[in-house]
Amino acid sequence: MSAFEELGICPEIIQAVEEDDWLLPTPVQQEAIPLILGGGDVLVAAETGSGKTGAFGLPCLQIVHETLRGKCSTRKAHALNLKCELNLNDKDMFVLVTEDGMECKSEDDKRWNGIRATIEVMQGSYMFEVEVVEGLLRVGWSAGFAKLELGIDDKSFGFGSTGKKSWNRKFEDYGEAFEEGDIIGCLLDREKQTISFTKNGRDLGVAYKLPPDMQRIGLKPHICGKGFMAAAKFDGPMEYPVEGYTPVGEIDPTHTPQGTSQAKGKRPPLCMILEPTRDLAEQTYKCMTTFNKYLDNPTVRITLFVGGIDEKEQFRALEEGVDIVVGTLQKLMDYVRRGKLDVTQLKFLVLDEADDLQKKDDRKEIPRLNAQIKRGRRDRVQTLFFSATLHTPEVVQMIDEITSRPIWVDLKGKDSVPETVHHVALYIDPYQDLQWSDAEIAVRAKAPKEQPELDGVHTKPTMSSIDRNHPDALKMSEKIKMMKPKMVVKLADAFNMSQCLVFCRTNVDCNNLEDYMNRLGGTKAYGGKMETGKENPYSCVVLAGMRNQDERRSNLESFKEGDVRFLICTDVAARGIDIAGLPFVIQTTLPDDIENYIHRIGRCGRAERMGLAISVVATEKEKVWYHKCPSRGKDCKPWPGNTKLTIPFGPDGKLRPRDDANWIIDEGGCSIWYDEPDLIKKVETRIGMPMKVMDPEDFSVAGVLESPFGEAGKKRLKKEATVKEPPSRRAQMRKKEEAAVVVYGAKKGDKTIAMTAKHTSALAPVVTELASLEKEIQQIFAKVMRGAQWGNVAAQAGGGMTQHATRPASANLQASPKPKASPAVAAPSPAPVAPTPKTEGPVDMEVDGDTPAKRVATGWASGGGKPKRKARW
Ligand SMILES: Nc1ncnc2c1ncn2[C@@H]1O[C@H](COP(=O)(O)OP(=O)(O)OP(=O)(O)O)[C@@H](O)[C@H]1O
Repeated sequence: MSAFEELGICPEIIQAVEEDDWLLPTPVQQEAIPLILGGGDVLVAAETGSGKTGAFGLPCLQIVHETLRGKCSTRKAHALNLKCELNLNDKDMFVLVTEDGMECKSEDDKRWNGIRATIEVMQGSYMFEVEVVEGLLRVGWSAGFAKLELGIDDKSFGFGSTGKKSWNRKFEDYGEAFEEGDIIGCLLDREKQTISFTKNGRDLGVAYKLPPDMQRIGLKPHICGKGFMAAAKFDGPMEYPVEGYTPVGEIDPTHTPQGTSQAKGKRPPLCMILEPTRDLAEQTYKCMTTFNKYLDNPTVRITLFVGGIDEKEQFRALEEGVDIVVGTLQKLMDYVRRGKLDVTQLKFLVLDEADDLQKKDDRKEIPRLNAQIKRGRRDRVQTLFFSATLHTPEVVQMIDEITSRPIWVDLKGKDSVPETVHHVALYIDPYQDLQWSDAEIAVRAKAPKEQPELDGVHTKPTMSSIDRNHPDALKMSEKIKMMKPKMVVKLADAFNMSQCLVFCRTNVDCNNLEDYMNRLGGTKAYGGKMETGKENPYSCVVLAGMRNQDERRSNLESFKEGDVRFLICTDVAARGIDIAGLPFVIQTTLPDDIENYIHRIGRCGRAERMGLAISVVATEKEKVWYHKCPSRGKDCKPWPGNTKLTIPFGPDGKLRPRDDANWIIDEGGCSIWYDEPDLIKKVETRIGMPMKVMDPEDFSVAGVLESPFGEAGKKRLKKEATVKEPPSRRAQMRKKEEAAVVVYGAKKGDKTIAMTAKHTSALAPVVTELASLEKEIQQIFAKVMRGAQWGNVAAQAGGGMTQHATRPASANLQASPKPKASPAVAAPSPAPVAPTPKTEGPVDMEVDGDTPAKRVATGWASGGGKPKRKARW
């Protein structure tokens, strides 16, 4: 029995994942899958790259499939339950209901407490009756997502004991007061879109004509009161029947949303997976379709809902029926609000990257969606939360609000960084870069094309206090902006990066870095066209919010396929994006949001492969754009672009000069001073350990990595190790050994690769020497041959070319009139290489024209090339 089978996963899904080399479940899958199959609300906090997508994807897919097949007895498809009764899942806490679901009461006489019934009426004319047993009461109809206090929002329509009708907090005289013993009839006519009431059979007239926005929304019977007791009657015969109105308990199923879907043969979704970004939604959608590939009879229909896709496609999918929807919160909520997406049958609500979803949910749509899904249902909806950072107070509060008795799967107990990710800070100090000043300015003037473009945030002087107190601040900030892209390029060279994800703060920064790298050779002219490709050391593409969806998709794909070396991105790629075997991440600025530090660096070192994440951190403050303007920076430019956003008066109360446009945000502008050393402290607090620091000269990291530049770095490391390192000699040796053989992009602890790298490194000088000796010999040989040939020709001509006249008899190769150049002469045979490690690094090395010997001699290997898509753990 396979390990996935033991977890309860069916053979068809196992077959699909095994094809992707998933032979064993990861620890998080091991824990979470049985809990989800068991029916609980589950909260999963596990490291980046630990296999969370499978942890929710496999069990959700399986249950959806079982539900569709109607085979699983405990999770059998929820048969339509059209019995009308008071709904235990749709009431205020203080309301108690009798077992038959017909009587309710609340002893709370301070506040209004409400309850709705299970049936939602879309069409036809229906009524129910309420007998007042005691207390103050309001009765009527409301939408499933309206507040439970009847009549205080515009989605509910009530009639109260004091003889008032109540809607949207407006209380108006209507009918007459009622009291204990009275029976109130509540009548809804969906043809005329009216609501009326009767008292003990007496018609009180039309109370409401439904507003247009409510005419297509289902309404449910609703009772609400203060210290009250009431008995409802939903089934016939009514005490006071009204002609033309049927008791709501006898509703025609096609007049309810559930019945309508069924009658039209629609399949409303059973599972909804919410993702914070389009790119992640697309990736999860692809994973789900892969898991689904062998399930049939019936097939599970999975649809993607994100912006930038033709809506007609999505409508057609909904018309035909869809079982699992994957999408962004905004898009899915848009469809729910427009009544296009029916959430009444959902069995699963999955919040992937839940903390990010919560943060982006300024309109509080998630709690509303959850309430809408749960109202009016008798079966459980499972809510699942997943993230590597699930411990923020806000997300914990949301969990409390929308789950019931959830189970935590929290393997590490805090937001942690996987052991496979080496993450380090590389400080750059603008004061130390003395070349800058006038010399650098001169260089820039001479070779403007080789300089990075700045983001325009400094183009005008500011009057903020930091500028006044530190006259150098702006200059240093500008210098930082010039140094960072240059540092990216330096790192790319030093580590001979085959692939790297580079995070920038803004869309503009991405554009500028792309442009800079392209100018340095990222694109080359092929047949008159500038093109990029992995053979170019700086080949790059961009994944950022301002690029259109098609471009984002194709750029991500080409990076995943290994067609380019650098993916320059904003935080849209911080979470979830899975690039198999990615060896390097660089952050050119730390993220605004500290949680994203963990997510960004977690793009490498996934699925047990090693990764190195370098954060380029400025020692001084850097001025950055921080758009609060309505266009979020689209129209925001230095003077005069964002002037309307600034405050025209300075702190002294005097009108500011017109060109003083670049005020910082606390003074009304659109920029802030970014304090990265302070952010590093926050990161350290968050991950509970100090950051390792990378040497800006030789890129070594004490105790973790040797310098890619070889001996000098090694000596320095040794010195540091003897001065600082208290651990035993053995531990030191082990660490050094690890550092010397770490191969980014390769599997953690893969001894073969480690040994290969070590041996190759040891053999490198000998191999290089052998190669040059061979070359020399071949050249001598060729020379001899050429001489022999000429000598021969001369002898035949009877000439006196004596030089080779007495060539050795063994040189009968002269038979060939033109000696064929040995391939080794034209191109010396490559140095023998140790067996190819699994990382595909050597493939890439060949492409680079960089010999393995050279690369290994540096003690580094990127393991790059085309990333291995199928991870084997
Ligand atoms: N059981 C498994 N066996 C082998 N590989 C696996 C297994 N489960 C997942 N993987 C691989 O591990 C990688 C990371 O998985 P996944 O993207 O689900 O991580 P995650 O935990 O969601 O990370 P993040 O927090 O960054 O979103 C993927 O390439 C996936 O194919």
